[in-house]
Amino acid sequence: MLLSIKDLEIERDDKVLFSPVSFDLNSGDIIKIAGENGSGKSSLLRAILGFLTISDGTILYRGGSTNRAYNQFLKETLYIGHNTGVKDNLSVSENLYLLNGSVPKKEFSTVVDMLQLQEHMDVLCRFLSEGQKKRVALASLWLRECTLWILDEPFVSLDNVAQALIQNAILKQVAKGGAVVLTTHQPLAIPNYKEVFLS
Ligand SMILES: Nc1ncnc2c1ncn2[C@@H]1O[C@H](COP(=O)(O)OP(=O)(O)OP(=O)(O)O)[C@@H](O)[C@H]1O
Repeated sequence: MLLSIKDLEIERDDKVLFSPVSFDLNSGDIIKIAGENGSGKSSLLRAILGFLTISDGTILYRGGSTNRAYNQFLKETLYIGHNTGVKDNLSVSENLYLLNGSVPKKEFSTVVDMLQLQEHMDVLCRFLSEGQKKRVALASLWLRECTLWILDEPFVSLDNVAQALIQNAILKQVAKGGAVVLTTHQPLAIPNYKEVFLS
């Protein structure tokens, strides 16, 4: 078992966000967290990552508390949230290196070409469109090796071509034994995913 969530509750401003939620995530699994605007999907992802305190329940990673082996958990986890981490005052290439560290040049250029960022490598990210910025952040899906992907609205701002690339990347991630938890308001063109609905 990679991730096990049991009877999890979160409060914000003294308000319980959703009924207790439980799910297990194994190697090869995709879980879509669904629910209305404000139901707590992003909060749940942030709680899994340890960025938000939970009010009840347990979160186990590989059978142990994420707190106890937090560094290992973060090392094995790729999180791309609403705030993508892309720095506006750095160029596309600087952001790619900052977000992904020392990746061989050939792999970088393959991903840069695929995401059509090649013309923008020296451009400061503040001059990019939202979709182009999102592409910079999502390059990590190909450049970093992480077992667990936690993706908050990965398809927002992307055109159909980029959305298809992300769906393929998710399928490859689970085919090689990884796992994915994501939120999205749109239907997923991916077979065999499980849905957890927050209410
Ligand atoms: N930083 C914050 N401080 C206090 N409350 C917050 C904060 N961020 C979000 N909330 C509240 O927590 C609740 C859940 O928000 P969250 O962003 O987790 O929902 P969501 O399901 O991801 O929504 P959406 O579908 O609109 O992205 C909302 O009522 C929101 O007002």
